[in-house]
Amino acid sequence: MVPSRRTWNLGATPSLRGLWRVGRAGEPEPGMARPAPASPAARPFPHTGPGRLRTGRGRDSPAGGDEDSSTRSAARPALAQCRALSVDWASPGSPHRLYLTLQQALRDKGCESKSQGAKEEKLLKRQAPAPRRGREAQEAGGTMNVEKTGGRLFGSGRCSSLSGPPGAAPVVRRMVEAMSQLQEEKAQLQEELVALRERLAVCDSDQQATSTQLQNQVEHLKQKLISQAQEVSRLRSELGGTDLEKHRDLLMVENERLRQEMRRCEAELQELRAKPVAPCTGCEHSQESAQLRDKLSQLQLEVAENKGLLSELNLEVQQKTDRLAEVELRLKDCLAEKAQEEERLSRRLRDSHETIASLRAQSPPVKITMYESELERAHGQMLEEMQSLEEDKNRAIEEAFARAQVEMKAVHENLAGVRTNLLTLQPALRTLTNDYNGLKRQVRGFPLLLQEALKSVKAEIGQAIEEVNSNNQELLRKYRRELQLRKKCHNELVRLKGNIRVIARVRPVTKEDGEGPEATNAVTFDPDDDSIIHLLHKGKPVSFELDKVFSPQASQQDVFQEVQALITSCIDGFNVCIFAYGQTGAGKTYTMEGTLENPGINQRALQLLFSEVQEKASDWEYTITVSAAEIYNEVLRDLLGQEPQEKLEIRLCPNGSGQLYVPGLTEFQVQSVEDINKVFEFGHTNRTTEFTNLNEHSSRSHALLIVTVHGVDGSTGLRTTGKLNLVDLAGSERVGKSGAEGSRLREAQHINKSLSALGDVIAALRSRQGHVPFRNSKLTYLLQDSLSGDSKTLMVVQVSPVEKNTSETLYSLKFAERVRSVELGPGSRRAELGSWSSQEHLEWEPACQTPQPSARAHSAPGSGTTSRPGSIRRKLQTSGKSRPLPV
Ligand SMILES: Nc1ncnc2c1ncn2[C@@H]1O[C@H](COP(=O)(O)OP(=O)(O)OP(=O)(O)O)[C@@H](O)[C@H]1O
Repeated sequence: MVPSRRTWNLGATPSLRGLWRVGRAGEPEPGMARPAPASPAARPFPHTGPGRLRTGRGRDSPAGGDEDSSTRSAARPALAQCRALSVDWASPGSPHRLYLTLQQALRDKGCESKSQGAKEEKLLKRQAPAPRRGREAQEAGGTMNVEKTGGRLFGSGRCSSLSGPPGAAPVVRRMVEAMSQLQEEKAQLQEELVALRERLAVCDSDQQATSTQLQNQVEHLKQKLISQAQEVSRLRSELGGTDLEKHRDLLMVENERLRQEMRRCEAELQELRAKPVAPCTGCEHSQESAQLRDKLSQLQLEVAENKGLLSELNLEVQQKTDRLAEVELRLKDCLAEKAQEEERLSRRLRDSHETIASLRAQSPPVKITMYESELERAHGQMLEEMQSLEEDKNRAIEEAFARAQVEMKAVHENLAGVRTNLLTLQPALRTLTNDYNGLKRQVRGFPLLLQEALKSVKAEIGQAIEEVNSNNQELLRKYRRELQLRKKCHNELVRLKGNIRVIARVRPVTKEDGEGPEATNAVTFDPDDDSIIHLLHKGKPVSFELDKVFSPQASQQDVFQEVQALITSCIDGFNVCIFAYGQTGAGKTYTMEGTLENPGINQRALQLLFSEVQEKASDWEYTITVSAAEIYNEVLRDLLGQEPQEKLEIRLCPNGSGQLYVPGLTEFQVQSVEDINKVFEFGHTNRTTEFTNLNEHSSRSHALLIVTVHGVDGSTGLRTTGKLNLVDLAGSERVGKSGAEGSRLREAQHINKSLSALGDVIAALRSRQGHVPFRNSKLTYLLQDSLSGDSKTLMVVQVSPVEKNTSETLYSLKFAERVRSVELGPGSRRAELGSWSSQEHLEWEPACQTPQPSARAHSAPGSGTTSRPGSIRRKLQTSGKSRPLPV
């Protein structure tokens, strides 16, 4: 793989690491100049090779004298040092090592100067033998010596030619010798100076060459650094290592710093080169040497500093190298693993190929071809599917993109709208925030306020409850007082109106009345006074005044309104009796029971009771019970009992209250009008099974509907009981006068007796007699508690309007007027009562005792009967069906 190869190339790429390794271990990197071998002769050192030094020296003294050899021997260690340091020429600090070498050489030269002094001393010491040699030379030919020295001031021949006095000659000779010596020395020094200049020139050239080489090396290093940086960036991209990046940066910084150092060294070299070489005099030379020494020592110090820096850099680079080596190792490991994996996979591939080959060899070629074709087909299908899937995907992407764009547009629009709203809402929000903060403050204080409010409210409520309690007590007291007052007022009203009120109702002319003169209307009314009725009897008009007179046009409701107050007083605990009185067919049953469509007093009274009870249900609890009975021939029967034929007796309550009760009389508790209807149906069924001619029977019996209302006041515990007796009396016609006989006569006698007893009781009650003859008939005895005391009685006198019934009408109206006149005033009442009682009694008595045959025909049952559903006294013709018993 390419990365791994790159990684392997890393080690082969020339690097700073390789350079420094060369500098340390002397092992060259490929492509680099090999360092000088251990042998100086074999080491190719182009700049400061020993050959050049030797050559320079050899020019002065080719044969190599002692001084030359000593100089060579003194410069050799410096040269060796240079050679030893030459391995560092690759490093940026190498020029300083050259100066070090030169300094050493100069130091050696200093030694040579010292040795020169020693030579002078030697020369001085050799002064003694010198004259001897002079003498020898003089003896051997001193002129030759002078010639030999030539133009020299201190030539030995000259000295030998000077001959002075015997005392001064040796001194002069010595001086001459010394001068010649000095001249020689001077010449030598001049030679040496020239040599030094040459050496300096050589050094300059060497330095130039070194500088060039250094520049080349710097360039090389730059290239290496660039490649290294590229390598590091590549490594960083491969390894993602941040550390490598840091190392690269550090290396670049160091590189820059070294470059600067190099530039500085180059400048210094230039400076050295530019410095002019002064004329060589003794003093100037020494001064120059001293300056050179200072400069060199300064350079040495800098070189030492640079060395330290280089060692530090060396260490850092070594660390980085180690890290790179680690990375390389890891990469190697990875590569090795990858190679192993490849090897393993290739092995598997080979195995698979072998297996396929073996399988091919085993299976028939046809099958393989089939498989292959199948595989190709499947592959083609798969490609097609993939292509179609790709198309679908692209399509879906495009659609989604379009949708997304549309949605994005909408979202942007919404966003704009929202922004606008936001802008408009911001002030509102601020206001709301302020409000909210205000509310928060209020809410914080709310519990305290609430507690206080609750406390005050509790106190107020307690106070209010106390006030309400006291008010309730006061109201209750007032209510009781008002109740009593109302009762008192009612009693007073009843007293003023009369405990017994009498009203008349004239029925309309019916088909049953027939036609002709007998069926003509004989009753008229006063249009200005509804209590007056006029009857045309045998051609003479007779007028009667009653409490109220209802014409044939009066409705059931009109009549009921007149009796409504009495029924309401029953709820208040009064006993009430409402009688319907009149001859047969005058409309008694119609007024009391009515029809299904147009119910009479009974139904309406019960409806009123139920509605009143419901109205008072919040305060009062009422129980309404009903009983139905009839009195026929002074026999009391229970119309709601299981045994209608059973004769019932009226008895005093055993509790000593003086109240009467009928043992065995059935009572039904009713809660609705429907219950009442069921009760009536049941009673009617009893009557139809008992009597073959119900119409006749009903006309000859008193039918009583007894409604008892028990009430309990929930607040006061007051208990009331009121009894409402609704009585449909038997026909009042004077059967005795019509000559009835047998059972009809007996019926008439019982009817007359009971009606006479009713008149007696009423007369006794109104005249406040001590004895009221209730027991004279079953009817009055049964109604005793409803006729006495504060009880109220209403008698509805039913009148037939036709001519043929005027006699019975006259009789009924006379009876009604007399009953009513009893209560008009105590005085008159008593007087009239006495008159009425005696006359009527007298009139009735003979009738009872000697019934007239004509009466039988007059009281023929069944005349004028019509259908009255829901009636206890319902006529046979209208009661075609029987209903289930009330539950
Ligand atoms: N106010 C009235 N309006 C219309 N029809 C009436 C009225 N009063 C009575 N009638 C009719 O007159 C006829 C006789 O009435 P009803 O049977 O009530 O008389 P009665 O006095 O009850 O007779 P009985 O003594 O035989 O029971 C019935 O057909 C009845 O419908």
